[in-house]
Amino acid sequence: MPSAADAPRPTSSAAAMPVEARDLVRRFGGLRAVDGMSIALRQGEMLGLIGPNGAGKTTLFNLIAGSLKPTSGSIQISGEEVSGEGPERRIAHGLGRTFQIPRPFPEMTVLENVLTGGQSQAGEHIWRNFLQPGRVAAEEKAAVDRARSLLDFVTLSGLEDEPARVLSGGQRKLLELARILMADPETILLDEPAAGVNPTLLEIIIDRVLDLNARGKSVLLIEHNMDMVARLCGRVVVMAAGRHLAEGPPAEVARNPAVIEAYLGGVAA
Ligand SMILES: Nc1ncnc2c1ncn2[C@@H]1O[C@H](COP(=O)(O)OP(=O)(O)OP(=O)(O)O)[C@@H](O)[C@H]1O
Repeated sequence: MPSAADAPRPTSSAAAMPVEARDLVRRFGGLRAVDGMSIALRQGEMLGLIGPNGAGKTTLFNLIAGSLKPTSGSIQISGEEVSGEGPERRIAHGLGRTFQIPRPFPEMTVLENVLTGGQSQAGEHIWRNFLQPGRVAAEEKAAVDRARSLLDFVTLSGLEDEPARVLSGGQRKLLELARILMADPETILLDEPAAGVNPTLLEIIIDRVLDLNARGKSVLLIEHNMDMVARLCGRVVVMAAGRHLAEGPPAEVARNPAVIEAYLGGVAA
């Protein structure tokens, strides 16, 4: 099992939200995929982000994770304004993100794929190989040990020497979770972890996400599987047509007439 005891990252304020986005807009040509959306993920919370297909959920994730720049609006990670920065800075601020369809390096082994999630290893700076070879070797061993413990955590230990191309869709989601955990994120964005996953692996994913949350990780989850959302999240934000439509406990939003109408196609894009 991975250690949760790594050094905490500095934050600008003890009370800062892990993620706070305000008035975000993202246009694609004439389409406002995200249209004035605000959302806040609280410390230690598991927050569900739901909404019909095309509501703008993945675009919002891409804005928060830095793979897309907002047309306007602000994004703070642990109190730091990051809306002008790229994804690497978000990782440095303690943000980890998975994708709806994980794309591991297919010919690399499962263990090597996990190692690609490591940050700030001395071996990344070639000159240190000459100046501090002992330190590089020690860091490499620590990284491999950590990757192995994360593979154990996601139940893929037996596959560490296999090429990633042999993994099923659900195993790729577990591999991706292990890879982002290498950087020890404090905040995790999960994009549809249940999609295309068989029931056995889905139970493992749910169990591991609960475990991470119990160890203090804040989680923002996009998911269409409402059973999973209800099991994981105390609060859900509903998006429709790029906007915030409703929020509340899962059972409450599920019977909200505006939410039901949006899922039935009643909200014009
Ligand atoms: N790169 C892009 N270029 C143009 N339009 C885009 C782009 N990415 C997303 N869109 C459009 O933005 C809108 C929101 O898409 P998005 O993928 O964010 O929705 P979603 O809520 O994640 O949907 P789903 O639940 O189906 O994954 C859609 O109309 C989509 O076609």
